[in-house]
Amino acid sequence: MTTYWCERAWLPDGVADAVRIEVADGRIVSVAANTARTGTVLNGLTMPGFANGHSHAFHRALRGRTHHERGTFWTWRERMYSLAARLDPDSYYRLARGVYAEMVLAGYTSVAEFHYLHHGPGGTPYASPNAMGDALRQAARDAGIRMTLLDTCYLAGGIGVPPDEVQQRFSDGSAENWAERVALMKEDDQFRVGGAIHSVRAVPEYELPKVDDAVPEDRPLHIHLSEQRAENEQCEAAYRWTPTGLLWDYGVLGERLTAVHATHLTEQDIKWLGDSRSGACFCPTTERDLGDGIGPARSLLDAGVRLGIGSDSNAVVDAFEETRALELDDRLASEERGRFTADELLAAGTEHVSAGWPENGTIAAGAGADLVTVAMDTVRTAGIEPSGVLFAAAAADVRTVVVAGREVVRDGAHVLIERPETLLAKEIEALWQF
Ligand SMILES: N=CN[C@@H](CCC(=O)O)C(=O)O
Repeated sequence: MTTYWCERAWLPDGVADAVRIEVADGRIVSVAANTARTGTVLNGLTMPGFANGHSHAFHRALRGRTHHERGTFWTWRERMYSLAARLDPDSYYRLARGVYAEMVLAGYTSVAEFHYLHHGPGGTPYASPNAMGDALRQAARDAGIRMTLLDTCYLAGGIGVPPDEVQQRFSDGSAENWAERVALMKEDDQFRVGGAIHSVRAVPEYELPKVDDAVPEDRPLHIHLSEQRAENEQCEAAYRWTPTGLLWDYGVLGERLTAVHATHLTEQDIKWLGDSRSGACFCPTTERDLGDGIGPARSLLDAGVRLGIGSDSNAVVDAFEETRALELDDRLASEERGRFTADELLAAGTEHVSAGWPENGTIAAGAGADLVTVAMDTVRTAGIEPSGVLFAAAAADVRTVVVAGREVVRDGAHVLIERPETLLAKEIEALWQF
């Protein structure tokens, strides 16, 4: 049994003082407030670990390298493809280890990795068919973050368009082949396997239910949905449905489905997503970076949708920035303040259901022991009310991170990986060298 004593902790009923948290076998056993100091002391404010509901680890190598030409989402995608073409299982492992270390340092304790770079050049399978997924699993394990690998079905370059040269690396040829390969992956205590449909552009309509059926009921299924208006236009031209409508028509919406981005939605789309109790994962820092637009976060929550956040392209890895952007972007769109309560924002930042760890996301007996302690005496946090932390703190204010009862970040430094920044610099420079 390990005992943590928190100067302050954000519990389900609000922020409490002098909180003792007892942990055994990676889970929280008991929580009590107003206790005497004992065990490992966590000064500052302790919160549940953040859930990163959407990541493409390799995009991290694009950070700070896409600003020379103005371009569009689609020209950015060309550069992203040129990066994808350079990776192999060894280089992907090394890069991803640094990326996941950055995530843990920022307070994320689980990541849902939306993984579609499956095969070698020209689409040739690796001798071990899940070599790329295994590289990600190992990188997450070595960085100490929980992972749900959302193995992604990607079969087409657009509606009715065959995959191009790079996209062949993403494609298994059919949903059946995709499902056979995914079934070979084995889970462990920190690693789960879910599924994803890349988008209604990349999976033909008749394959949608096959992907849905192949993913076990208790594992998440994600899809990129209506991030760009062009997707809606192409979908409506081909199928006479919005992307959300197409999913509704094929029975793919539901509690285990998470719509990533969900930016350009109709009132009816919002109703379908809400009525089906689907999730929506907003990735505001990437959506800004790519010029996607501002999705209807408040309306989705009001309709009954589970709201979460993701770092997506990892142009920014900062759970505080991602979470407060739900409110701040909604203020810009609505011209109103106070769109979300602090508790609603915390719930979105720690939404582990979509990330594949539904037992986590709260500091309460029975939950996984994922804790993040934020310093309240930095230049950013000094003088704030504890419940205002999501509006004031940054990733740099994270001092301690505990994942499944194990300390992975101590005094703001990663315990398992020395200087992840050196690792990232070396790998990213090597990738862009040829
Ligand atoms: N944020 C967007 N990510 C997408 C972009 C490509 C696409 O939608 O076709 C991705 O990585 O797959």
